[in-house]
Amino acid sequence: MAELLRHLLFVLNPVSGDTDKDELETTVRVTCTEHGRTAAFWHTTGENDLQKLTQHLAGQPYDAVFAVGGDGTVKLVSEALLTTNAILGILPMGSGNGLSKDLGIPQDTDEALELIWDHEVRAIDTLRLNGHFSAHLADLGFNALVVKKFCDGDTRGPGAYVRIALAEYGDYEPLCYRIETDQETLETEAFMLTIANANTFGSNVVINPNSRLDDGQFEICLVAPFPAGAAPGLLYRLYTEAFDESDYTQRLSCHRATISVPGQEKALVQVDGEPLELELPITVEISPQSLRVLTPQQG
Ligand SMILES: Nc1ncnc2c1ncn2[C@@H]1O[C@H](COP(=O)(O)OP(=O)(O)OP(=O)(O)O)[C@@H](O)[C@H]1O
Repeated sequence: MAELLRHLLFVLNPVSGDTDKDELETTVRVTCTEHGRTAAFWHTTGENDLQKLTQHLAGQPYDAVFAVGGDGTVKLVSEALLTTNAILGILPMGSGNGLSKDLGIPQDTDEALELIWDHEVRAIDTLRLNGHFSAHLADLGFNALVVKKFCDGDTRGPGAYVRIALAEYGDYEPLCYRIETDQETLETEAFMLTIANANTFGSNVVINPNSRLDDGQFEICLVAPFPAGAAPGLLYRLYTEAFDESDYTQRLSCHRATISVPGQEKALVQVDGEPLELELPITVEISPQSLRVLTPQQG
């Protein structure tokens, strides 16, 4: 059932998705006023945003806080909301918007705004990797390297990501990972290792098909090193929700995991699109149904 959300905050990332958001505040304000809601705005700066937003939220009784940006902005707002009673809303405005797609949130702004008065509230799981918050997907290996180079570069958008991936693929040396979960232990070489609370990357690659965001467990999705000739078949499966049908893939479901790389003390990890260098081993913990999100009504 829909909750009455009167006081709304919109956390706006001015640079996400390389889109101009000048008109957006007016659109949001007008829509909210027409429906008897108040809208406040808070702009991210890229510097200490989590600390500043957490402080701002502590003094304000917002009913819902919308992340207006991409997955990085959703991560920021989600983490800041953990200490409040407010519900997360998402206006997808990034280059990928993975979590919003997994939740079935409309990508069109006007339709996404309708969730203010016509919605279902879902409580979803969240993860911590050595204490770092993740609501969507985190990984080690090839994709983490590409995300790091993408973030270090000054060109955004899917084209830049593909260019970097193609340039890095030839020289990439896969690592060996030791994975201990509450279910099993595995030591294996991998091209990439994804720690998945959700299903789909912003690029529409479905790394973790048919898994739920609120089932109290997460998946470790492994892509083994593969010859260049196998790339088209593998990519086809990744884009058609057929991850498990490749000879190069494997998935583990668990409630807790520790990941190490024998011989290494640190690893590059991307967490919801943000590159981080984490100490090894990495401990992954889940907080079941810890984040309330506005989603479209089901059925
Ligand atoms: N005012 C700002 N100036 C520069 N960088 C900013 C600013 N506000 C936020 N950022 C940076 O934006 C990044 C988050 O962007 P976000 O993920 O929301 O969009 P995106 O990268 O375009 O989309 P997606 O993650 O969906 O591909 C963070 O690294 C954050 O530090």
